[in-house]
Amino acid sequence: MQAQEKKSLVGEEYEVEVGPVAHGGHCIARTDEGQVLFVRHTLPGERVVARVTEGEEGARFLRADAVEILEASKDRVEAPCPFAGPGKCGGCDWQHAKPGAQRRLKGEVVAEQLQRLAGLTPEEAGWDGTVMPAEGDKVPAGQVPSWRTRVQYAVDPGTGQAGLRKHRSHEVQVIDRCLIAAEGVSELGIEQREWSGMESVEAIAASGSQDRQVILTPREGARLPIVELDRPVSVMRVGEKDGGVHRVHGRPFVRERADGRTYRVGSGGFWQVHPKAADTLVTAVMQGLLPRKGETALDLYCGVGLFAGALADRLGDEGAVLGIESGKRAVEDARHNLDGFDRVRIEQGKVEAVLPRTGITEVDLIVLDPPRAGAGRRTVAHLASLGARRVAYVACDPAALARDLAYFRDGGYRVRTLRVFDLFPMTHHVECVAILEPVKKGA
Ligand SMILES: C[S@@+](CC[C@H](N)C(=O)[O-])C[C@H]1O[C@@H](n2cnc3c(N)ncnc32)[C@H](O)[C@@H]1O
Repeated sequence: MQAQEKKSLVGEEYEVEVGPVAHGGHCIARTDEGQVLFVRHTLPGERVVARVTEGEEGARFLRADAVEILEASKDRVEAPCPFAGPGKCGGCDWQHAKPGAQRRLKGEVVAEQLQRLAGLTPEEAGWDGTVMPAEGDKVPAGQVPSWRTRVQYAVDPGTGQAGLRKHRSHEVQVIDRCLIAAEGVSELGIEQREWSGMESVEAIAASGSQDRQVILTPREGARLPIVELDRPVSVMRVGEKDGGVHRVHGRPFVRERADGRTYRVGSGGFWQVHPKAADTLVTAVMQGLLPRKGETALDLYCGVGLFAGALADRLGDEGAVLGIESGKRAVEDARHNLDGFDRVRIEQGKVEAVLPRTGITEVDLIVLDPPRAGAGRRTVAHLASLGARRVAYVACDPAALARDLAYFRDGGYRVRTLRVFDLFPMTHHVECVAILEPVKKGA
């Protein structure tokens, strides 16, 4: 017997009362029949017409866009970007919310994830519930923060024009300017020229130097264009066969600065996108760990060595830092960046594979800054067994953070403080720094 195809509900419209914000840049609503909707472009407390964009009859939930606002929230503003809104650019989630409201919504998401996945209240996590802007980030009221120092433009295959992908789609929203792109990126004028044959064009404007870079990803068999932009740039390309990033001309890296030190960041390597993010995070981590001269430390998922460098400076000649990073080029950069420190070692490989091989059985301090998936139960259990007096967990996903905090609790650690930063204004993304310490025996 053939399974009956479920009826698609895409295009159906429901008038709904919008409930709380959820993780992912949408709010939760229910149809009169009780069907759960994840609605974008709305705010809690609004009454809207929600049009289904994904989902079928009987699905656990449907995705929808608010296409008409019947009763608006007091937190609503006219989206400053003409490309934000239903069916348009998928880059920003909260263009239609006041900046203070955006931070409040992100705080509610972090609180909900901590409660649901780790059973922690804000008080138990040592968090006052606020979401702070990046340190020193002063954007005049009414202006859009232009913070993205790296923008990956998608190219419309028909016209060769640059744009950004629509939400959960391969379709390209052609734009003439991205309002949240840093000035250095906008100055390159990527949107003003044609990129026929390219799949995507990534523009990088270092905030720690004048370095500018463009990374081209050609479609199969396409020839690379001669890149003539409004400023000198180095050009890289993504290899069709190996997916690696290769030099076309200019330096194969950009130079960034944080904590008074210059870091070389090779193409394809990780560096925080907000110009104030690296310093904000280093400050939060160091204030939480309070490193002492002569201590030993781990910097896990260390990228080009941001926290390892900051730790090495503070631990002095008697201290020692081991960084672990899976990216080959990032490891080369980290070794180059921290060349002046005899007692810093960087190992290449996955933390879960390298850490057990090191044979380390104790350490004073740990920083971990994993990718979105988090560190996971096994790695956290291993870390908890090393007896560090403090652990700094830097997290770009509150759900993964909450899961890992629960594993740390199983390993005998408690959260001492949590700080939450809005390093991605206008989007739903948020960055957390949790400082953990062992639960005292008998406490
Ligand atoms: C969020 S970035 C943090 C980088 C660095 N801490 C910084 O702030 O610049 C995560 C890093 O982890 C690396 N990575 C991802 N999975 C890994 C794994 N299983 N083991 C080691 N490194 C990993 C990525 O290549 C990336 O450089």
